[in-house]
Amino acid sequence: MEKRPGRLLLLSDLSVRNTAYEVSLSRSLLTWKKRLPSPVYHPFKPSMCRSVTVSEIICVREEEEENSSRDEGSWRKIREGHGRDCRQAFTVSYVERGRNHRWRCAEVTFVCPDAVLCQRWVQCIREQLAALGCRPKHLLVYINPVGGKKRGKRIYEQKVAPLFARAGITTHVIVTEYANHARDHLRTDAELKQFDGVVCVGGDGMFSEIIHGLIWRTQMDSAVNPNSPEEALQACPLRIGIIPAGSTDCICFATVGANDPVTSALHIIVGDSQPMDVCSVHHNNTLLRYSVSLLGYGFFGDVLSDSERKRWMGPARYDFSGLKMFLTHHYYEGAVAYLPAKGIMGTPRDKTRCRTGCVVCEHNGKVFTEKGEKYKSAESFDAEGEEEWQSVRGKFLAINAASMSCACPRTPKGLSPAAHLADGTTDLIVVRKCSRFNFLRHLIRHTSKDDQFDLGFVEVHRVNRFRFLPRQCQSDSDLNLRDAHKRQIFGPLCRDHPACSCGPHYSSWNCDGEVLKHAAIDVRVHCQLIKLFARGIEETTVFEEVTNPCAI
Ligand SMILES: CCCCCCCCCCCCC/C=C/[C@@H](O)[C@H](COP(=O)(O)O)NC(=O)CCCCC
Ligand SMILES: Nc1ncnc2c1ncn2[C@@H]1O[C@H](COP(=O)(O)OP(=O)(O)O)[C@@H](O)[C@H]1O
Ligand SMILES: [Ca+2]
Repeated sequence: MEKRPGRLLLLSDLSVRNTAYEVSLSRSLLTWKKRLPSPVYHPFKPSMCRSVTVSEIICVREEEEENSSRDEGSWRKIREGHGRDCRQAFTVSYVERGRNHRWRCAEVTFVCPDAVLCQRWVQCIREQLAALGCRPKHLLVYINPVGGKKRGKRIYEQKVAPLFARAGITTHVIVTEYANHARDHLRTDAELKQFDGVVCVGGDGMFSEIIHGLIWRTQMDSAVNPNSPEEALQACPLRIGIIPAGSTDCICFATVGANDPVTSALHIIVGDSQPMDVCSVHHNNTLLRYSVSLLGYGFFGDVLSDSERKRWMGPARYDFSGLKMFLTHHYYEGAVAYLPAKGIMGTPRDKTRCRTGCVVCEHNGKVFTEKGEKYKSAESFDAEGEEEWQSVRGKFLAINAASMSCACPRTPKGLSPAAHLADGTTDLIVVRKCSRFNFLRHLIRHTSKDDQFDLGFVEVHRVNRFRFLPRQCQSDSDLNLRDAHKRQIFGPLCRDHPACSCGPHYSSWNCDGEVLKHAAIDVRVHCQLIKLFARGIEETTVFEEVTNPCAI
């Protein structure tokens, strides 16, 4: 019998797999509790009661006669046995959490005593889903068919498209035909107003294409000059979903906690939203690129350049080139100037991690977006704040900037484990020249619990902005720096090295997996410039509570 008490929208006795359940729906929760013969407390029977938050219901559908056998013979028997209307069962598809942050689409079929009640349930659940407001209805999908193991198209067709269809999401799918196809389409051709989001099927390089297209388009639409490093960029309105189908898939891993296409598709369907910082990389007032994960000069730059020539090896190219570059053991000379982030919560040596609903991101995001940017711009530095800039100079094996943890299967805790997705800062990691043995110790610590920064030759700073200048000949255009303060920091170092042919080694930057040929760069963090269909990595304890609160 149906009841409508207090906060509940519906409360009915329905059956699941031929067993009687008390099923209730509130604005936030769908719960089904097994009816016990006597009200005995069963502390060790959590399966007696299941709940799913309405925000994690994927869809609800009335069972058709021909579909019903797929679920349980029980409801067919009930129908046949009692001669009832065939439309008296409905199926709810919902998110179920598995191990290692993976999500699955689970289903439960409820059999109602009559068709009217069945329709009322279906309608009521649909109304609750429609009221959520954050779910995408129409998506623009770009598939890189050659990324990773070249499985992008198949992954999308087999694992993602059926889920989107089930959730009632319509799509416009473009399989890219050449590098930068997606970027250029987004820049000029795509009718973005039609869509509620963009989906990227590929790796970090493909994601990079998408953000370059979207950020550029947003700046053009808002008359912002992307070539000026001093301009405050306009945040992109469309959310981006990542279906991992690349080689490293670091951005997906660090924002979801797993590289799993189904999990990512479900985060898109439920309409998650995760803001993310973006670094702009400039050289002589020209925009070179944007970066959201790793900007690495030296070791990671060299690994990338070397691996690009070995794309035929697939993802294994990084292991091969990584070993080669470790053995090569090149060091580089230069200077890094940086603006330490001020007035923020958190440091790169924190033990706490950026997780779903991160308070550090919320606090620092407010500092940088609502109250205006707290750090000094290059102009104000000249006039008043010389001491704000710090510098490090000498010989380095690697200079890395991690705007997020850069967690990925190679290093599940990440390049900078305490970095934040949306706090308006990047962690600048400087690895000074050291022995091979010591560098190996540093690298190995990325894969263990030991602190990779707790070594004499490694320093890490949380910054809003930094510049790098390699040691090289003055005639090089990289040294054609106009600002006086830059000459102060870098001048003596460059003068040390006369124009000659015996220069030191030069590396290139690894910018989210794309090679940047310019060594001298000016990097600025733009707080929460883009949004993903993600929610950050969930704390493991949240899983049990949300999935099954009745079990406690
Ligand atoms: C002896 C044990 C050594 C362990 C070293 C662990 C350190 C690995 C850090 C990896 C950081 C990865 C940051 C992400 C970079 C990606 O954007 C980039 C491109 O990805 P994709 O487009 O999907 O191919 N990947 C890389 O640059 C690979 C770096 C691998 C270095 C070994
Ligand atoms: N159709 C295509 N043909 C060739 N290259 C492409 C195509 N579509 C995208 N790309 C490029 O492929 C590169 C690698 O893509 P990505 O999806 O990141 O795979 P991986 O992780 O294996 O590097 C990116 O630089 C992207 O610009
Ligand atoms: Ca950050």
